[in-house]
Amino acid sequence: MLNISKVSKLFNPGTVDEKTALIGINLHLKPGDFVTVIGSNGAGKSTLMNIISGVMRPDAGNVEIAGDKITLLPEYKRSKWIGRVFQDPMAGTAPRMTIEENLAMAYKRGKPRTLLLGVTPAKRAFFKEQLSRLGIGLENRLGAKVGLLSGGERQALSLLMATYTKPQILLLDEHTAALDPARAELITALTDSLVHEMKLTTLMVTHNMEQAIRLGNRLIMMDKGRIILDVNEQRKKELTVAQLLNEFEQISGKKLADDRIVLG
Ligand SMILES: Nc1ncnc2c1ncn2[C@@H]1O[C@H](COP(=O)(O)OP(=O)(O)OP(=O)(O)O)[C@@H](O)[C@H]1O
Repeated sequence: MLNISKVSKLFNPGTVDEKTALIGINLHLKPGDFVTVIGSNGAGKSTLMNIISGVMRPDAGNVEIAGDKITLLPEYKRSKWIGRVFQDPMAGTAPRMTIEENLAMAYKRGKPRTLLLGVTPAKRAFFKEQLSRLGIGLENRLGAKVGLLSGGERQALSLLMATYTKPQILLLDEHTAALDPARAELITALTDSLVHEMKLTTLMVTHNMEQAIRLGNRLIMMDKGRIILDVNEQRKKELTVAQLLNEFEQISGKKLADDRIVLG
């Protein structure tokens, strides 16, 4: 489903600010894979997500989604294949628009302009049904401005909007990190059920080690622009946070330096 081969990225080459973000990354995701991504600060996790979503181009290598080479395709042209939720609850939604208007916008993504109709009663009923899946009462607040929602409510809405059109790839970029523990857990549970229900191929960056082990069917660990550990489903089931941290130390020769780390 997602095929990343030999992807490298260097920032500010030839200057004192030169930074190697990714070095020859190879990553292949099968349809329905749910992969959690952890790593030290500056390991290249966000750069990898930005290259997949088309925010930036790699210096070398290729990105393919469902067999299509998309390496050079601009972000807006690949948005119909990719859903993304960011850490910042303000990032995924339009605050001055209502819940209903935001959903209508997400619904139109990747569709021909001839289908750009307003919110019909049938669509409203569909939106309500979708929102009720979140289980937080947003289905009764269709006309509320999104800017008035709490961070957790906005992330739930962002998640729904990102998965609405059943993207080929779902990118979750520390999407629970800015929430308090109870809300983070709610969004985590929602994520897990949406990903499984819709069989979405998902890449999730997290600083929560327990979550990285518990969710998904594969875990990758990054350091200094490389994937240094790739844990399969079976091994992940038996893995503990202590073992994971120990493994990082063994491979990289240093402790995991992550200023936002949550152990569980
Ligand atoms: N736009 C940019 N310009 C220059 N350097 C950058 C840019 N984006 C990232 N970098 C550098 O590339 C490296 C990888 O950064 P990236 O943000 O991908 O890491 P990360 O794993 O997401 O880190 P963190 O967990 O701290 O958010 C770092 O050294 C970073 O300073």
